[in-house]
Amino acid sequence: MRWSRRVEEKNSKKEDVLATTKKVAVMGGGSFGTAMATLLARNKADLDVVILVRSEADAESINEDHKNAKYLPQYELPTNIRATTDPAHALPGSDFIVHAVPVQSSKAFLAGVKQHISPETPLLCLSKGLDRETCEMMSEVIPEGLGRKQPLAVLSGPTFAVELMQGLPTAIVAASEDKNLAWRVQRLFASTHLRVNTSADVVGVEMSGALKNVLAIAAGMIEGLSLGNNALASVVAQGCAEIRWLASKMGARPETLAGLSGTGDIMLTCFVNLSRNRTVGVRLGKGESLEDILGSMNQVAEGVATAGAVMKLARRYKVSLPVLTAVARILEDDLDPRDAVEEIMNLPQVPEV
Ligand SMILES: NC(=O)C1=CN([C@@H]2O[C@H](COP(=O)(O)OP(=O)(O)OC[C@H]3O[C@@H](n4cnc5c(N)ncnc54)[C@H](O)[C@@H]3O)[C@@H](O)[C@H]2O)C=CC1
Ligand SMILES: O=C(CO)COP(=O)(O)O
Repeated sequence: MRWSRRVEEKNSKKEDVLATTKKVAVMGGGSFGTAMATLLARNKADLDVVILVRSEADAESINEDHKNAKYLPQYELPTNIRATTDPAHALPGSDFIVHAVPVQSSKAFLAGVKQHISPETPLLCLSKGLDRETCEMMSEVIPEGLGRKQPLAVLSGPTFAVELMQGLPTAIVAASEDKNLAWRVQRLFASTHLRVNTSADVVGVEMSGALKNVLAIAAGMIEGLSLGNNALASVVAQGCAEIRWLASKMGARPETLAGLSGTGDIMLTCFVNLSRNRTVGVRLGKGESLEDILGSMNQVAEGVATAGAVMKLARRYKVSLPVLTAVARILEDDLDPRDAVEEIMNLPQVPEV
């Protein structure tokens, strides 16, 4: 990530993406789907932005009151955002379709709406996580759910929904194997409020976004156990190394892990109490049960399910991940948070790698 580097436009005749884009659909009317829909709608006043929501009440709140009453009630939505529960209404004719459904629901959801998605329409995935059962990344879940390959970009970075809604400066990575699609996504979303770096490292961007949520649960637990800042910094640094060890084995590039979707999002999510995943960790550290914590939340904490996939990947790639796997064991109720700390502190002393 080098914003200082001037990148000359090699081809000034490149498509004006925003000018040629007429309709964008967003699947998933939660906090992030709504936030990214809002950024798009603010970029172009006559852009038709349609959010596919689950309930008529959600649709009415957006269409009648221009608010997402369930997830972002304090924010006014642009009037060129509308909502529907009907995929046959939301999806056909879209120039881009944004995916913001939680990872564990995505495969079945996509199978249910695929007949309304043209094979040529680029899917832009915002969801961060790994399929708990198959360990698949979203770039694998999406073609599985649709039953076909689909033009795809994944977007990930330090991007709390509420700060996007406030128009606060933010940066994200748009990664795709299709360089031109990554560039088009950059042009679609970029504004004076949002910088969009392009990347070809889909694995690196996805694994960073997925594993940082698991690490955030660990960071929250340190806070919940009142173990101090030394411990917090040490656990996050160890977790960064574990993410690097696993993601590199899966083909991720080091510069990706050190960039916005890696270090950037790790710092945001591990150190800031706006994070749902970090909050789960804090409450676990304070002794609440996972059942009570999840039962009290109306939003997803993707790290909870992704932690189970990390356990399987650690075995598959034969890589030791003491912090990330401890989170999974704690979430499975196989390990107490305090015992996890003692276990990690008593591991053999090792060289820094
Ligand atoms: N909220 C944030 O600040 C950020 C969230 N993300 C990611 O965005 C993705 C979406 O998360 P949020 O919008 O934050 O979650 P959320 O919990 O705020 O909303 C989830 C949305 O998905 C819908 N949904 C759940 N199950 C569904 C199903 N089976 N079929 C259809 N819709 C379903 C819910 O009704 C809700 O509208 C997650 O992977 C998250 O990690 C990424 C960056 C920032
Ligand atoms: O991914 C996010 C910020 O980049 C949101 O984090 P949480 O899901 O932990 O709230």
